[in-house]
Amino acid sequence: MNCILRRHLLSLYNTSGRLTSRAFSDAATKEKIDKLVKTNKVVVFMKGVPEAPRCGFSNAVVQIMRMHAVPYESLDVLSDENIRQGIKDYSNWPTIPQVFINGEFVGGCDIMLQMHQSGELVEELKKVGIKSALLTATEPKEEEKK
Ligand SMILES: N[C@@H](CCC(=O)N[C@@H](CS)C(=O)NCC(=O)O)C(=O)O
Repeated sequence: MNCILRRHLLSLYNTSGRLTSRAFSDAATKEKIDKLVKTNKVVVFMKGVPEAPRCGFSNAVVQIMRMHAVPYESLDVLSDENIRQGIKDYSNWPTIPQVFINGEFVGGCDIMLQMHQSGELVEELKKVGIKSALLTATEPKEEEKK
């Protein structure tokens, strides 16, 4: 076999091999993400963990969640390169953090901050049966109602 033909066949093999394994890996990652966002009311894809965020943007989202006392599932994208890329493909959003509510992508840090400041986050949480702690904090106490 001549050298050029051999190199060509080798590159074809490598390309198809890469495509096959990448397609498999993407399908598995997509399924994992899909399951996670559909079985939890709130999911935060972040860098680091809520107790120790490894990026200021992720930390800001954690602080917002904490203020509202939102129970959520989190996933550290730094521990899984497939998820780090996979979540960007899944939501068509280029950065981390990413917040999902009721299976829907809601936004990253800037959007969450905006929703927190406008009161929209309280409303979105209410829609999925989560009562924000900020709402409770501003409600008049029983004795004040009398
Ligand atoms: N403006 C963005 C800030 C987030 C951001 O810029 N994230 C960067 C740095 S942490 C990122 O995810 N880069 C791609 C990557 O690290 O995979 C937001 O609102 O969430």
